[in-house]
Amino acid sequence: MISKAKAKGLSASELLAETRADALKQRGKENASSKSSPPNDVDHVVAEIYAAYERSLRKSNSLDFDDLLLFGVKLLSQHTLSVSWCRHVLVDEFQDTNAIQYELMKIIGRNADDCVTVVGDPDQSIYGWRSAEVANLAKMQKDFPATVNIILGENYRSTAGILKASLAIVSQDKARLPKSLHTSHPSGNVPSLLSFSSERDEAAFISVEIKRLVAHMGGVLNWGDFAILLRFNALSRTIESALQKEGIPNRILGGHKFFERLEIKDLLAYLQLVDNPQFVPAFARAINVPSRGIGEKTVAEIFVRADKTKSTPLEVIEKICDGRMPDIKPPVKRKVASFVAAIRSLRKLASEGSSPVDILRQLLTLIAYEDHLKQSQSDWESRWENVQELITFASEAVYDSPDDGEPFKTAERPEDEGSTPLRMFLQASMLSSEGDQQAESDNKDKVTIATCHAAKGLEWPVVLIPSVEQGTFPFYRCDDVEEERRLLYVACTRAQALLYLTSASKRLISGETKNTTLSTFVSTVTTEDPSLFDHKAPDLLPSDRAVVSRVLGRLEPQHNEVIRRVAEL
Ligand SMILES: Nc1ncnc2c1ncn2[C@@H]1O[C@H](COP(=O)(O)OP(=O)(O)OP(=O)(O)O)[C@@H](O)[C@H]1O
Repeated sequence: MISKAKAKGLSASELLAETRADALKQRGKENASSKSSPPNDVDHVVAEIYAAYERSLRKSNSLDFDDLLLFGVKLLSQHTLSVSWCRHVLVDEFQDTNAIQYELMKIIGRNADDCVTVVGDPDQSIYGWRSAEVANLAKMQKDFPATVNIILGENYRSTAGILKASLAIVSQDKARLPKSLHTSHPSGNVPSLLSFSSERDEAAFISVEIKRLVAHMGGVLNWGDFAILLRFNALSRTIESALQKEGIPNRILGGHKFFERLEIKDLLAYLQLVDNPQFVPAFARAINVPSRGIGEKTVAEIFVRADKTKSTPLEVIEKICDGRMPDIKPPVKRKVASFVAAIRSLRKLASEGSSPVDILRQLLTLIAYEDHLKQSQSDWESRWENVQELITFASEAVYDSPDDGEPFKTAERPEDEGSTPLRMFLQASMLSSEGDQQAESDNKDKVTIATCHAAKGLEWPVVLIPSVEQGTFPFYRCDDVEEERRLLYVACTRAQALLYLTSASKRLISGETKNTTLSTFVSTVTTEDPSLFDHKAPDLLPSDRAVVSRVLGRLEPQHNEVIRRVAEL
């Protein structure tokens, strides 16, 4: 809320004045209607916290991200000479600028008012949640009366088929500014709209299809030409695992792979420690998650003692907790008590053969992990979704070995003797996360997994969008359905030659199978015009190969090369 106020350029005192005025108005209305409803205390409290937060920022001589804009505007408006050199201003992605960014543009462009150029597309406005203001497009025309409006109606990126389907989706927004696009590219393959019985079948199809396309395109397409665009991060787990199974190198654009994410590593550290009390890295990670105020010095002391007594750090703190190390100060004993209690309770569950799902759920309760995320991570909702996805993984992992698809049955696998379901789960998670340790610079020949938001402004020859379902598009916790529609439009229009929209009729969510339905963004347009999508994957006939190559400006593959690669596949 503070960030939103800053995005509008409101200082703490202005926000306070605004909320006071609102409260007065509200009270006036209440008196008039003689119905009593409490004044909006939250806004008032936020304004006060805002003021205190600002004081604390200034005290530590710091600016936050929003301040960089606010102070930028303040600085440049007071010191106009500092921008007098500027003759030309160009702003890209203008539809996603907020009020304060607009002010900044106006100030910098003061001496360049004949030469301010903005490029934007209202159909691609997807940052409402970051206080973007589509209204800036209209404001621009008012503030700069000489503005010339140039419509860029030609799309040079996508085939006509992709453009037609994408426009049909975004055009359902009746409040949208009418706009049409054309392309001189050929129609190409009609985009594919495919439905699967589960998210695993969907992910398996995506990986196998990528391999098929690479082979059938005879060297025209490489791994780096594919992007899988997700509505939210947690969807990546099943996809990553399917790609790994097929040996397809992949990368997450601007983020971590599922098993490298902080919340996943935190929880696995606890479970590893339960399974293997000697595993020091897990101990070192888990001991202060959530923060127990156990300082570095104390942790170092625990390690020294473990070394001296030839025991593990976990054994040392168990002894501290049980009062078997009398020279330890009571505060330390208090601090480690909840940790030891949690580990003991989980250990009991594991030794009784409880399912990893139950152990994980118990762990989340014992350490109040959701609260910890809320308190420590601004993007806690997305991280909490990853936690739910880990529960889903746990519900599958005991029955699946990721390497060969064979069941992990203790009796049939002598090497797994003494294995608990928890250990099987941990083994499965290790197998899912290992490998692919190449440097980031080596990203060119990898399939990209990205969120739709992160894909903005980019393009790939082939784009696959999984989970095109209600609850995903529009996202179940979104505020603005129209923005969700535009987001799907942005994702679809990243594709140059081939586009796939897939969905699953059943999806495992937090370990439970839920029925899902196709996104209404797509089902409504297909009802109106069934020719927009094909319900099968493209055949990739020689004529299809020719179109794909032409759209990408690449040479057509040699027939022999196609035959060789397909045979190899
Ligand atoms: N005049 C042109 N002739 C040929 N190709 C072009 C031309 N203009 C752009 N392209 C190509 O079209 C593709 C899209 O261009 P660009 O990324 O600049 O569009 P954009 O409007 O920024 O797209 P978006 O806003 O959807 O991300 C790129 O591959 C670019 O090389």
